[in-house]
Amino acid sequence: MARMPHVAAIDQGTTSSRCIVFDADGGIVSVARREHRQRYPQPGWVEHDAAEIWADVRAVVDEAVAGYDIAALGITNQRETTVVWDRVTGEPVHHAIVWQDTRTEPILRTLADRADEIRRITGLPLATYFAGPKVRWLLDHVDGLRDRAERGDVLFGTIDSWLIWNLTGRHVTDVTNASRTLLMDLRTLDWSPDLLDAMGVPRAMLPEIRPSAEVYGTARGGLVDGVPVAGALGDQQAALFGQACFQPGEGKCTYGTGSFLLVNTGATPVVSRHGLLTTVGYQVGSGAPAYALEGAIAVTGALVQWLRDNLGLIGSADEIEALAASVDDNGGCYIVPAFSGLFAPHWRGDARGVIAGLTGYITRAHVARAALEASAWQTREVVDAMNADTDVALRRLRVDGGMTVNDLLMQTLSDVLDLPVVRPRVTETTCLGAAYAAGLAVGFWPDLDALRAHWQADRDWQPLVDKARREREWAQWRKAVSRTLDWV
Ligand SMILES: Nc1ncnc2c1ncn2[C@@H]1O[C@H](COP(=O)(O)OP(=O)(O)O)[C@@H](O)[C@H]1O
Ligand SMILES: O=P(O)(O)OC[C@H](O)CO
Repeated sequence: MARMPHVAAIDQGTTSSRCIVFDADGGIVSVARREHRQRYPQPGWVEHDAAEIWADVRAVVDEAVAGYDIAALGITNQRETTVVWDRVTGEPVHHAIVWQDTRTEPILRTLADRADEIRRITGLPLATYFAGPKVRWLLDHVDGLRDRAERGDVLFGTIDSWLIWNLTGRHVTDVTNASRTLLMDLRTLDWSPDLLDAMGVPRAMLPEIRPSAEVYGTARGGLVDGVPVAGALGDQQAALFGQACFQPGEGKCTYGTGSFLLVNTGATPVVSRHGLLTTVGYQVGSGAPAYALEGAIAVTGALVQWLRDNLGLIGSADEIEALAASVDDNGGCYIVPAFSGLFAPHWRGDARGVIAGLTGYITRAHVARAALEASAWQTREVVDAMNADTDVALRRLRVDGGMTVNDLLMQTLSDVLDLPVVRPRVTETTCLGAAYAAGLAVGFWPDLDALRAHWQADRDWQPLVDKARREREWAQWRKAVSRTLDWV
């Protein structure tokens, strides 16, 4: 009997690498996952070993696809994380600098007088988050690297590019990932010569920018040998795509290590006046791109990990729900996890985390509750900014990601936002979005309408708290945020 074809996607995330195989209805048939090591060489610095990541990806792909006939392979990835490697040997010249890393603050200060122009071209504020300044740091700090880069002997890529190069030998990046570098012109969808000059990054080391859904090349080696590598999107854009947010005004928030709320704004970029990012949502083939506004929050699930790993308050992430539910409220305690400064809508690299409102009454349960609420309050900050920037008010929030198994968090979110929150049946929307892109590129799925038909709700939550309580606590949260500023 002929085997039914499937589509596979790699999700190379901040903490782990996954590969998931999907059937023609977008259902999950196989999953493999590996965690990689986080390296913190100095306070504020975060690194990954790109060679370890590639080895993990190879392993999870072979584990997940064994026994399946794979029509196409898609890639989605932690964005902004920066790799530079030798064109001949494929050896990374340094550990990858991760998106959360703040070491490029001094580089940004030298560009401060061009911040408005840079925002106009790229849609992004000057922040340590993005890839361009990380490349510049490597060029400044790795011996002889600038000369090698100018000769084209070393290559730069975000993780999508690193994986596609290893899989197919082609040096390309997709447009959603490129839009996170501070080097791409949002309107031309190409590298901006002015910004390459300003950032001091040689053109010779950069990948070619391609659409999110097209055949980039053919995978070599392992069980996917010969399979077309046919889609790539940054993980948050992939989740937008996987949640079928194809119409302007449709949006989602993904709750993982950090949280990222993206709303599709259609064919023209909307430049934010309230601290949101303008980014490319996706581009299918040579069609027009769909742009998105994004509220990027650096720390949400990472705070739960920190309570587990650094404080030992819980033994595993899922223990936080019962602990937080053992008290009725936060007892007046607020945690603002500004571990990498504050991202949207504040963009304050000088902020550091606080636990505010401590009294003798506060127990570990209140701290756990405050940690969950921090995700909800930070979401409210970006939803308010989104409402201020656009006419399209969100009527409900689609959610996904590892934290959304937490029903208490989902209810809190609905209470804090005063909006219905809806979780889809397939919460692995990041991988699903990359699979969709790859499947579209090879004709496995015909069009966006076919993909939209797959989306199904699992559960939704309605707001339950009264307005007076919501607004009282919101005022306390904002006061706690003000305490994080001007710290470094
Ligand atoms: N039950 C839970 N409640 C709250 N947070 C959780 C729960 N389970 C996992 N998490 C958090 O979710 C994150 C993992 O989600 P995931 O989507 O896999 O993240 P990423 O893609 O960023 O690696 C971790 O930061 C973890 O602390
Ligand atoms: O790997 P995640 O899910 O933490 O996502 C990271 C984001 O892409 C950073 O911009």
